[in-house]
Amino acid sequence: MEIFKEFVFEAAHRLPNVPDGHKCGRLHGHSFRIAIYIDGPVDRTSGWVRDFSEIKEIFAPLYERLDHNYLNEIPGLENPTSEVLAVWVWQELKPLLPELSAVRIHETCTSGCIYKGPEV
Ligand SMILES: Nc1nc2c(c(=O)[nH]1)N=C([C@H](O)[C@H](O)COP(=O)(O)OP(=O)(O)OP(=O)(O)O)CN2
Ligand SMILES: [Zn+2]
Repeated sequence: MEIFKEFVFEAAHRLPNVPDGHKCGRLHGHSFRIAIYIDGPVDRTSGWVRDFSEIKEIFAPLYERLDHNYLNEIPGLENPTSEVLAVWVWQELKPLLPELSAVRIHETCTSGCIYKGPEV
């Protein structure tokens, strides 16, 4: 079964590679919503795949790096689109959370992306 834990963080960014005049080339901020998905069997005793609070603990150091920060200044996020951010989170988190199955980013209420890892 797949479960998820969602987080909200505030951050500023600008997209350096958009054409001149594109609104996203200007510095602006979002309340990003990010969901961390993990996939695994439901344990018979606990009744869960993994305690949500453990996902929160594992994600906490990454959350601190993102929340109330200027994303463009974080190594690897020089062009912080939703897509780049999802891949970055995946790469940071996968070694710590091997059951990771997807990273969903909502940059605004109406736009975002879902990354399920590199295609094999
Ligand atoms: N594929 C992507 N397209 C865009 C990204 C992105 O990360 N990936 N990012 C942006 C901007 O950062 C922008 O802040 C968000 O885009 P948009 O959905 O256009 O924002 P709006 O609030 O204006 O959305 P409306 O629903 O049209 O009001 C742009 N594109
Ligand atoms: Zn934006």
